[in-house]
Amino acid sequence: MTDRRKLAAGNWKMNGLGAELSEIEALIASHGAASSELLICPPATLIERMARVAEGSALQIGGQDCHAAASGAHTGDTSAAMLRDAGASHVILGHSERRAGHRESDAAVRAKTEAALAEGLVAVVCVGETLEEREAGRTLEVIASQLDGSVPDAATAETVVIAYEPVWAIGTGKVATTTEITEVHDDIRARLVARFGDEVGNGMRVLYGGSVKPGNAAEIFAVENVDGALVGGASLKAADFGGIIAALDAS
Ligand SMILES: O=C[C@H](O)COP(=O)(O)O
Repeated sequence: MTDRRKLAAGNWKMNGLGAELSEIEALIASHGAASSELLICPPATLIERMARVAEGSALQIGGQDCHAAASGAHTGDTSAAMLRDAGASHVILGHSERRAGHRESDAAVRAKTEAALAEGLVAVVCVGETLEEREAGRTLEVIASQLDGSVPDAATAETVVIAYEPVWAIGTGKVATTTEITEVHDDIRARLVARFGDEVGNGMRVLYGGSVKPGNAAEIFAVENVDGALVGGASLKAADFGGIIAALDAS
């Protein structure tokens, strides 16, 4: 089996003011020596300050979105180069909240991912089905089409991370069962291997996201093709995210 480094990624979404930088200081102090890779994606307004706080530590900082264009007349948007310039090493792309709230298509997510890779950022590309799609028995078909449409051919094991986030499990407290997670993660792994070959397909990390908490993390991380988590609410507090990191380190 390919040795994939586990990744604990936090997505602060539209939460966080300067005062919350103390949570990052606490996280670095308590879990800076974790064996898992650590990433926090704060709102764009905090990237530069957070990157300064994290400088010299194992904690990496990422953005939550970027524009596909390098620069230009796109009011309110942020380019991959700007994220990099502010100190980000990663960017989340195609989160379901952007797919739904900003009508981002797979093609748009793919273009953004290509822009991120061109700037040397690691792209965390999100996929996931709605409750309606799951109940219609379309989960694997939806994930396959999102993967095909959103992940560029240039993806490598080092430059792209996939995050499986069932939309119905995000912020709801409803976690997918380990059987459901296993089915989707195994399918994603098989599709990555079929498309990118053994080395890249087996080397790419696949995270689970959706109501991951310290109390359910160990069970989720015991699933074979789960290489870490993309955590929303529980990443806002160092104590909670630290509990998830500890569970990932122990898995
Ligand atoms: O990006 C993170 C996910 O949307 C999960 O959010 P959550 O942990 O608050 O459910």
